[in-house]
Amino acid sequence: MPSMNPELLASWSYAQTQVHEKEHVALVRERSADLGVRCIDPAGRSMLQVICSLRQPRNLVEIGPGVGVASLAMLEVLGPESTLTAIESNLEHANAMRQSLREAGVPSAHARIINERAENVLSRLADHAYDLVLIDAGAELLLEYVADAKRLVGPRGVIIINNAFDEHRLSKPAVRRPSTVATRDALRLLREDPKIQTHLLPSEQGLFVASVLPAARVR
Ligand SMILES: C[S@@+](CC[C@H](N)C(=O)[O-])C[C@H]1O[C@@H](n2cnc3c(N)ncnc32)[C@H](O)[C@@H]1O
Repeated sequence: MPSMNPELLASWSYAQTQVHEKEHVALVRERSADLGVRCIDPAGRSMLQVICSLRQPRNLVEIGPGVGVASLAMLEVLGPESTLTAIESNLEHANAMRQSLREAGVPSAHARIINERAENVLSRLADHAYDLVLIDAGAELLLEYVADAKRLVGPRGVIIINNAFDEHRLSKPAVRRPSTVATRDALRLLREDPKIQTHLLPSEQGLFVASVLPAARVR
């Protein structure tokens, strides 16, 4: 296992700076900051776009979209046949996200914002009807969200958890905060599933990617 020597740290930092965001992204980031919403970091956003451009998911669910930095990143690289269902509990954030989508010219038919708590909505969404579920809504209910996400995605579906480092507490075994324990348990639930291939990508916040294998390829 590599230790974090200065050269490795320099290479990691260099990789984080190789992402160049356009001006419209900065505006949505500013809107998030004004409302005190932590949004996905630039490397995580960029990885999300690569995953979406490779997989081209048609039906997406986002749990905790905030003001829409990650939502717009995904929609930007997807065709008009893709539809996002975004579940946001905070009305102010949901309204700010609506504004971000309007400004980006996203037709309302391509993004449905549900202003409710995700735990009250997910059970109403159909099994195996989605290709990608992105989770970034705090860790306390993460295990519940992951269990729902596994039910929602079909074969070859993708489940992504942002802030998987739990503010850099994940790697510290002595930390037993509820959010850290929930994150560890949720990542383990996905990692130990023989039908799922996973990887924890080292963006700034940690982007955990889980891909459901085709039926014949169970590990
Ligand atoms: C960290 S922000 C998400 C940022 C977003 N991924 C981005 O890149 O812009 C988390 C969001 O989850 C929302 N949230 C928290 N608990 C929630 C819940 N139980 N159901 C739905 N949304 C929730 C918060 O209101 C907040 O807007």
